[in-house]
Amino acid sequence: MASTLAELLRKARGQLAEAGIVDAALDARLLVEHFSGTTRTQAISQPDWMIDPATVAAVEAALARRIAGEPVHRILGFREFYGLRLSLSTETLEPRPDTETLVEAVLPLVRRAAQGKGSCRILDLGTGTGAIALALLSAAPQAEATGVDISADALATAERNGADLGLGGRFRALKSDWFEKISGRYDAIVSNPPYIAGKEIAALQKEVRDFDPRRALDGGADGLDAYRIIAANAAAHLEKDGIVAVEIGSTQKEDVTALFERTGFIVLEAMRDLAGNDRVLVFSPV
Ligand SMILES: C[S@@+](CC[C@H](N)C(=O)[O-])C[C@H]1O[C@@H](n2cnc3c(N)ncnc32)[C@H](O)[C@@H]1O
Repeated sequence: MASTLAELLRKARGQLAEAGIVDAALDARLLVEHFSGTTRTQAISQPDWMIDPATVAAVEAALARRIAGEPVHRILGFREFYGLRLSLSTETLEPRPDTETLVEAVLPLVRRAAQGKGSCRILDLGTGTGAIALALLSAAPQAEATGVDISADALATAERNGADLGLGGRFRALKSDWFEKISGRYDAIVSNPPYIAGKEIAALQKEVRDFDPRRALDGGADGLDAYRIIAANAAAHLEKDGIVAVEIGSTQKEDVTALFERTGFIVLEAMRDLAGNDRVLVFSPV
């Protein structure tokens, strides 16, 4: 049945709230706007705008998916990260705002390297949608990045995101098991690796556990497997004055620091996210 825009928004909000969705109003607005092609301004200035039955049905199908637990950005098929619109696919993690802390920690170092040498080579291990690498490239025009992932699906999405953002010329997607296929040296090695301890995955929020790919979450028995590999191999792939920056789980600062210290690194910087949790460690070789 056709509906006015105001009525559709009201119904969508009501259905999501009744189902206990925390951000019911925001999710309703995002889904209605996306599937009806309307804007927030239109909802205010043209509340009686008629939405055709096919569009109403598409919104209703999207609401049913949200009520079943699918995260709103998976339904939309994209998420904003560092001001960039990134497409998602089955095997990509939804990039999180916390990861912007990593971009902000690394950007001054990337810019400094680029100014000093005229370029800066970045290696993003476990690139997913390409979020970290593409955010850095968007803010540092002289930088270039290689995004590594073990998932071909994620790499195809990262490559498409790079092209859509006009950054494809400076972004290379490479299928590799961490450093396996990496040769050469980089000015910055960055990573938001899987860092949830295997036994903790079952207790994650349904939205994360059932919709983010397991490979993007599972950090092995203690959550630290990927950090061990990065700490052991990074030095062989770093330029002189190069840095390694990793996102960490909020309780992992000491353990990850110890792993890197054991392989010849010191902490340059430790940063918290907006919620005040330990989130990023930047290392340099001693
Ligand atoms: C937590 S996600 C991070 C994605 C993205 N960098 C971000 O911050 O949104 C971790 C990524 O590591 C990738 N990954 C898991 N195991 C890997 C491996 N052995 N080698 C390379 N990448 C791997 C996953 O496919 C996933 O894309």
